[in-house]
Amino acid sequence: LLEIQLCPFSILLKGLLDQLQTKDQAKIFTQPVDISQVPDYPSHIKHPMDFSTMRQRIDAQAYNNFEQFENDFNLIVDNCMKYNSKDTYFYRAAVRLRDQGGSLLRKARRDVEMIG
Ligand SMILES: CCOC(=O)c1ccc2c(c1)NC(=O)[C@@H](C)N2
Repeated sequence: LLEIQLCPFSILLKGLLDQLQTKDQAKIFTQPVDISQVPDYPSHIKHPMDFSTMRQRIDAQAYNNFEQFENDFNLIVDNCMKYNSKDTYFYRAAVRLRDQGGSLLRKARRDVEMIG
């Protein structure tokens, strides 16, 4: 437990983010959706989120608890499943990210609870 106490919360979140990004092989969640490529995106999605923004938030110590980190991850998935129709590659990639990411998040939540 000593190494967990020495290992700040943000280092734990960075490790988790790295693991979650391995589930985005196509790198469609790595950066904000490019408005020049997808001009109508902002009219549909009011709270865009992506992994690079989450990384910035970790560095800014903007996550005060695990819940806030998990909420941003869920935003990535939910935005994608709202904007893209069910028969698209994007939609299916979001479902896979949700499912594969879910087990990583559950394990990380237990580790965070261990910190106390
Ligand atoms: C080269 C064109 O790029 C896109 O159209 C595009 C690129 C990335 C995207 C996306 C669209 N839509 C999305 O919902 C999120 C998941 N990512």
